[in-house]
Amino acid sequence: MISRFPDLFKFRGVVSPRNHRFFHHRHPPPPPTPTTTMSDLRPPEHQVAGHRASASKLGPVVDGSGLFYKPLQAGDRGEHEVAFYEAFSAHPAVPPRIRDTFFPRFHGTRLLPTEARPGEPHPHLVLDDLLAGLEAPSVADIKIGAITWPPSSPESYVAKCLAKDRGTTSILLGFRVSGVRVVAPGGAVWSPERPELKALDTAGVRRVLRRYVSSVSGEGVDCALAAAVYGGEGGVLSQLLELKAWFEEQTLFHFYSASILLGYDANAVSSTGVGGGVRVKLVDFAHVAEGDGVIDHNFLGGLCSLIKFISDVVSETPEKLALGS
Ligand SMILES: O=P(O)(O)O[C@@H]1[C@@H](OP(=O)(O)O)[C@H](OP(=O)(O)O)[C@H](O)[C@H](OP(=O)(O)O)[C@H]1OP(=O)(O)O
Ligand SMILES: Nc1ncnc2c1ncn2[C@@H]1O[C@H](COP(=O)(O)OP(=O)(O)O)[C@@H](O)[C@H]1O
Repeated sequence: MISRFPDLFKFRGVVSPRNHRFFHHRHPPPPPTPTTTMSDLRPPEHQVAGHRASASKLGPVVDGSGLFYKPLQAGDRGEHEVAFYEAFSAHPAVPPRIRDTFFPRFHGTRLLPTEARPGEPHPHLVLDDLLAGLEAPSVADIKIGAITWPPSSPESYVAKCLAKDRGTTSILLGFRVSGVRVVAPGGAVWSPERPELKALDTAGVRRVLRRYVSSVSGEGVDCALAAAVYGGEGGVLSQLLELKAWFEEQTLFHFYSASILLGYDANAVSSTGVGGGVRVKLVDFAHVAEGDGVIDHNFLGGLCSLIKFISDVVSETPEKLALGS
């Protein structure tokens, strides 16, 4: 049967991973302007997980314009992620509301200079910066799914991912917290190191989800922001439920290893809600597979589990602790 939808992986394996001309041909990005130099670009201050830009490694950068530049990853992953964004952005069966609410807008690719590879501009995905406009972003990256590897992966990659899925809460809970930063009143930032997050058990995950909506310094937990951030109209829960309704139906894509990124402005929480809104977005599509008419039960299961954990935080939070009550 000929699919009437774009072939998500039509580009897979067609080009060598470092063949930058391919990207020029497919959708010519604006060439790097003479004014785009390394000094215009910096690693995002609020990045909580994933590969980070350094003198020796590629990682995302921002330039303060409201855009987020993610370097195409090695192997076929980078082009795979581009192919996903192209297919997803134009897909007639993706509801515009879902696309606009839960995904970063994709603006094509762009060659940019990098510190890690001087003199060799590297192609980057150009995305909306999901935290743009937030003065004091409190952010959480939650990797969804009990398994994080697409079934077509080579055995060595399956083994590597499976070890991480087993060693973290992924298999047990259907998700793991990959990164978190919480800004306390006064500006102090609480952001556990990666090994600490990887070692979390179920009780630890509950504590981090409570800490994410606490208005305290250090390790304290008061859940004072739970009602404003997690609950209510436009809060995390209602957005996750809307996302879940789509995942109960959509059979186009399977989102292995994708994360839900939560963000709110810690300086803008009040009894009436959160100024600038609470952001609930999906990121990281390097391992998306075609759905082939099958529900993404791996993502859906993890999403249901996350919803239950967050509902518990809201329902366990005494009324008197809810901000403004
Ligand atoms: O490259 P590594 O070994 O640091 O692993 C990356 C992970 O870092 P970790 O070491 O688990 O903190 C990294 O994990 P976080 O997002 O940082 O939790 C990702 O899983 C990344 O996979 P992807 O290709 O971006 O989806 C992982 O990359 P791959 O395993 O896919 O190469
Ligand atoms: N569009 C975006 N806007 C703002 N921050 C983002 C965006 N995409 C990703 N991030 C930040 O970068 C981190 C890593 O992104 P991700 O796409 O998962 O990269 P990787 O493939 O290296 O894991 C996320 O945890 C988040 O902090």
